[in-house]
Amino acid sequence: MTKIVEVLPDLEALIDRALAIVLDKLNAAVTERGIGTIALAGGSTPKPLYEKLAAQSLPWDKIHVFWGDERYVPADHPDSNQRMARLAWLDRVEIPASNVHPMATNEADPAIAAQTHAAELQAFFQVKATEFPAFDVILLGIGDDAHTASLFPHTDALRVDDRLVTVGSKDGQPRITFTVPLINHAQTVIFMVAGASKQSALAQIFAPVADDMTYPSRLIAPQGDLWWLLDQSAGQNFKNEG
Ligand SMILES: O=C1O[C@H](COP(=O)(O)O)[C@@H](O)[C@H](O)[C@H]1O
Repeated sequence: MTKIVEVLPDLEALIDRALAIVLDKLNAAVTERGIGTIALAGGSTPKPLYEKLAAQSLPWDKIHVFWGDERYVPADHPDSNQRMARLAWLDRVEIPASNVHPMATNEADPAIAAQTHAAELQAFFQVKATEFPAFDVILLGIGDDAHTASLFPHTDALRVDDRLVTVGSKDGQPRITFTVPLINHAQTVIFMVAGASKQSALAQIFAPVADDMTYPSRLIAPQGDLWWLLDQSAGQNFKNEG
């Protein structure tokens, strides 16, 4: 793993840096393999990135978009991660519908939805049930509680290591989430972290010793590049490294 930490002056600079890395990695993947794969973060931080991606001229027919986690709400619900990315980006570009791979949230049992999405990933990447595919890019955020994707502190999802996708839990409400080993097989993981409310979580995530179950973002250590892009408010106690 190559870890790079960059503290950017503000959110706009952070988003511009993330955009540059995403474009570089997706274009390189398309050049090398004819296809680029990205998994999106939800929440509020990446929305301006998605709006900027909507203005780019990528080879959309060669880009495949997934989500790293999803709230267990209908696709048109205001909390839906899919909805946010569609409105900000995907509905505004000529990407084929078959290149967009949301997590379904309409099963009565979220475990079935997780299994279904895992099967879709296995079929798409042509991997066996025991293998983990390597996304070109996985975007992540963190919560004030140091969760990432829908891997929340002290939940069973943190220990799942035999599947691609599992059921997370926030305050007793189900979520669908990539597992730690799936995220860690990525070529590039980009954390985007903005705002002073993330300072104490970051301190624990970067601490030499702390409990991974309490601060789940500590579990992320991809085989490829790990980018931590922090705005000045979040990263005022950090220096650029890597
Ligand atoms: O619930 C979620 O929160 C995190 C962080 O969101 P933010 O609003 O603080 O940017 C996000 O990364 C995750 O995908 C989402 O489901």
